[in-house]
Amino acid sequence: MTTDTTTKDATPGATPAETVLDARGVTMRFGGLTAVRNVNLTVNSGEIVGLIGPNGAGKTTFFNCLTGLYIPTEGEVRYKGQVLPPKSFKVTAAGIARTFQNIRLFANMTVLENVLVGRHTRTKEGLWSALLRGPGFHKAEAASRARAMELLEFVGLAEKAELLSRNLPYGEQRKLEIARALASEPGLLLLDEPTAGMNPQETRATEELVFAIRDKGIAVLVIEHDMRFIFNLCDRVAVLVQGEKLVEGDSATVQGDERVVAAYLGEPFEDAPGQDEVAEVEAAEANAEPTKDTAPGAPGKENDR
Ligand SMILES: Nc1ncnc2c1ncn2[C@@H]1O[C@H](COP(=O)(O)OP(=O)(O)OP(=O)(O)O)[C@@H](O)[C@H]1O
Repeated sequence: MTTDTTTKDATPGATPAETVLDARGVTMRFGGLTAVRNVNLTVNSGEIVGLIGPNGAGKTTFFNCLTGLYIPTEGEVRYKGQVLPPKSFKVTAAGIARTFQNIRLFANMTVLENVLVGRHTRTKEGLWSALLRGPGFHKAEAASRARAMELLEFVGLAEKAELLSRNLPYGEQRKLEIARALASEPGLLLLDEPTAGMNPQETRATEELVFAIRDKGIAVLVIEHDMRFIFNLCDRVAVLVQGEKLVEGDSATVQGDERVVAAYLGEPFEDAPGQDEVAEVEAAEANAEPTKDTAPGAPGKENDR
């Protein structure tokens, strides 16, 4: 496997892994269609796990079962040993955050406000406190803003805090979604196609961002169709085909599995980037102007949802 990233290996002497996510026998039926069938999957602390498979394989449905959007027809999902309640906000409060395949930002709110919305499960100030706006409220609000700015700094959007989110270019909207998810202080982050629509340079930056998130002690489960991204990034990869887990293993095992090649990859995966792609990334990096604000009116394709 080819990767220039040095952060993939776990830190020597790190504390033993804890099972963060434990999904057992998860099945989801929609009428006569079984979208997910008897899937077991664990994610341990310190891990980045990939979930791949053809279109319609059940990946997003499985994510929805993990996050309380769907109540699985059968099976159980535990987070750090506790069975998760079947409500999204309770799952978020328990410690699982996610991003969506189709960007779901508040288009007419600023970048900072979008992150502040993500903090609501972690703020203790209630309705009365907010209405009365006493000293407790102002202190909590200042702390929330400081944390939100820290997260924007972390994803590289601090300078754009006051822009409307709809005025960010597509790749930055995806980063903002990640910052908003991190605002709930999760122990596990689920990313649904985080590089969809990105150019190779943005994809590479996202790879680095996911490593940095893992290095902060947050486990990551990621759905993605970009196989170079997945095989560079993940400690373990599970392959779903027609709702069932076909194979699970490290990148080399999955890439070399004939069933995965037949059902999904189509041909053995070539992990060395092609010359054209290397040239494209290098040219983009050479021309990058990090401080220049991007043109407004280039929103993500579905940011108004
Ligand atoms: N709410 C729903 N009601 C009925 N069928 C659904 C529903 N959600 C998903 N499905 C079906 O379940 C199957 C799995 O869909 P899902 O979106 O989970 O696949 P996926 O692996 O995420 O695909 P993609 O890679 O294209 O996003 C598909 O046949 C889909 O049409």
